[in-house]
Amino acid sequence: MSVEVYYDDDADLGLIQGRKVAVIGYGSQGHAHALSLRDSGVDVVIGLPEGSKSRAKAEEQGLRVLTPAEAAATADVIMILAPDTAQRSLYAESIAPNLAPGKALFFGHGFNIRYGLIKPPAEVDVAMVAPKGPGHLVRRQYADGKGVPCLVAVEQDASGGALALALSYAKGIGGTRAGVIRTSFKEETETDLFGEQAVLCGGAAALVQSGFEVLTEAGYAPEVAYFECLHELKLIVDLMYEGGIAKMRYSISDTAEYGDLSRGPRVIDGRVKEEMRKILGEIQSGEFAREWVAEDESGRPNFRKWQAEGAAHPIEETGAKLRGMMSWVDRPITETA
Ligand SMILES: NC(=O)C1=CN([C@@H]2O[C@H](COP(=O)(O)OP(=O)(O)OC[C@H]3O[C@@H](n4cnc5c(N)ncnc54)[C@H](OP(=O)(O)O)[C@@H]3O)[C@@H](O)[C@H]2O)C=CC1
Ligand SMILES: CC[C@](O)(C(C)=O)C(=O)O
Ligand SMILES: [Mg+2]
Ligand SMILES: [Mg+2]
Repeated sequence: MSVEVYYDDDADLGLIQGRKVAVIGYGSQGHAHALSLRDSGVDVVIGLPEGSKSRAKAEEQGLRVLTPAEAAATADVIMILAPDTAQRSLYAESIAPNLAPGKALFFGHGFNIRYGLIKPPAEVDVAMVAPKGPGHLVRRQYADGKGVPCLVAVEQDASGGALALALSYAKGIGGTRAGVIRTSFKEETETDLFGEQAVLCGGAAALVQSGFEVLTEAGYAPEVAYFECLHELKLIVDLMYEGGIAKMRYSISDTAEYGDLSRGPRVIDGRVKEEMRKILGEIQSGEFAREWVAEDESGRPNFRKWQAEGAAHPIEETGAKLRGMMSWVDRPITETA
């Protein structure tokens, strides 16, 4: 292995149990971190603005909720799990005034540090614990006695104990059960953005929609196209997840495997790979970050338009009808406790 990987035996849960942790934000990641830390015996408080719709949920789940400034003032480890675009002003208004030597500032993603939107003072530890999976899965895995692998990184080690504290936090959310890989804020941010844009979310969604469109425009039934282009994707990805692309190819028919080997590279060809390199360049140069921050500051006009177009795509209506017939799709991943 070219990377350092840490497991349960490499982390001392007592370190985080001895601190007061403020989790700022109670969305996908925030609820998973807060509930799992609490269940690991950590003193947790939630920081949310007065009008936040997440307040009631956190309180219902037995957590103490303060404003972000109050939570940051009372805690010695502050984990920022608000949306990336909200973090810069949240930090300036509520967190920076409440930092003091000996405190630690934690992140679940490196965006604001990597692009210089947040510049913490030198006297505090700055570290990252970034689960490599959606927050609802982080919580479900923890509750099932398992964990989602995490990345850990240290940007500033004022105390000399930042890595040990970050590993302790990762243990508190189940990460060291699965394995925690050491990285940097730069590497985590750039690879995370690339993965979600080019492959996991952007690439996969566009591939599925295009395949569905080609079949339905050619006159095939939308229901059949949905099964072929979306539904079965999970079954294929599950095989890749268990044993790599090799296991998927072992399990499918020879006919499918020949089609995969001979046609796949025609779909994802040199032009697509060149576009992927361009996307990576925009991430590395900061162009994507500047564009996204400007889009957010101007009220997200493109984001909202593209969201609406995606929601109106015919594949969604077909999928909603078909999933109603699938009794086995009965435990949505967003349902956690
Ligand atoms: N989603 C995921 O699975 C992953 C996310 N991450 C990272 O985790 C961080 C959080 O993302 P995610 O969990 O998706 O966020 P969500 O959008 O799911 O939740 C954000 C939470 O922050 C609250 N919030 C909004 N504005 C503020 C503010 N100004 N001050 C305090 N709280 C605020 C929201 O409250 P309200 O309900 O009122 O809007 C909500 O509770 C990001 O850095 C992201 O990149 C990393 C790995 C995976
Ligand atoms: C893949 C999307 C992600 O990077 C994640 C769940 O890890 C995110 O930012 O939500
Ligand atoms: Mg990610
Ligand atoms: Mg991400």
